[in-house]
Amino acid sequence: MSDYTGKDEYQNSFSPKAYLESYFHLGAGSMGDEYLQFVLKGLVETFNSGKVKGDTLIDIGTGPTIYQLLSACEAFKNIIVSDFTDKNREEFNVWLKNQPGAFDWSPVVKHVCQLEGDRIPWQEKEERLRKAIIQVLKCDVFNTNPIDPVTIPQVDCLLSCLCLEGACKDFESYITALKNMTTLLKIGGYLVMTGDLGNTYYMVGDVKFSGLNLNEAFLREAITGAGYVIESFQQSKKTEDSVEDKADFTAYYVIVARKERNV
Ligand SMILES: C[S@@+](CC[C@H](N)C(=O)[O-])C[C@H]1O[C@@H](n2cnc3c(N)ncnc32)[C@H](O)[C@@H]1O
Repeated sequence: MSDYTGKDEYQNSFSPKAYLESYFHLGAGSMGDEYLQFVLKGLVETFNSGKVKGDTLIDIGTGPTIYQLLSACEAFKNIIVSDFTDKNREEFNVWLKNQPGAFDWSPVVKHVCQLEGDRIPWQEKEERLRKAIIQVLKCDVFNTNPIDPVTIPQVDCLLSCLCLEGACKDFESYITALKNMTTLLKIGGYLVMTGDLGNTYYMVGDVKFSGLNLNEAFLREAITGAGYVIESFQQSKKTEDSVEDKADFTAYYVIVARKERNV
């Protein structure tokens, strides 16, 4: 793909604030509503199932977002987040340190609390997540050890949302990046991935980022080939067109897979 946006474009042109403003206002009738509602439900089910749990979870390509971690912190004591760009890690740290100017996640946090049966007040949920986060690391999925120069014991869960379809140029590099990430996970541990299908671009403010056009058959083959057994593959077709000009995805997915072997 000639208009592939690689690492330099992410580092120089990906605005965390524009990304958050465009996609994460739950209730604004945008992608936020469709993608978020579907994915949050899938993550609540996954992390409250009692099966996907343990000591440590790492999120790969966290960006400036926390939605993907809100249920994970119920199932994992320690959470490591990671992203390629300095600005995304800075924006994440603004939320983590509860500094002025942090994005207002309260509609999303309240929604997750509701889905979880209102067991705790939403303010407590955000604090619980903050306490669980033990590291914010630089990460590059194209390195054999994506968090190089840091090394950690293999973790119990690998989470990644909307990352590889943005980061990878083609199917070959997707497979390589997935295998690189997978070295961080224990055998028997879980991969939880969410993202979109059929997407070729997405807008962050005025800047166009390329998307790798994924389909179910490819994802199943790539994940199985990286040493996993797929336990569930949920998808939902896009139903509204309010973000037609911001991205061209056709469906969303939530995948849960167990690492069975080293590849
Ligand atoms: C569409 S955003 C997704 C952010 C967040 N996970 C979410 O669900 O909204 C894609 C993320 O992938 C990150 N990324 C791009 N290239 C990467 C690479 N080579 N290694 C790790 N992350 C990368 C970007 O910095 C960005 O945060």
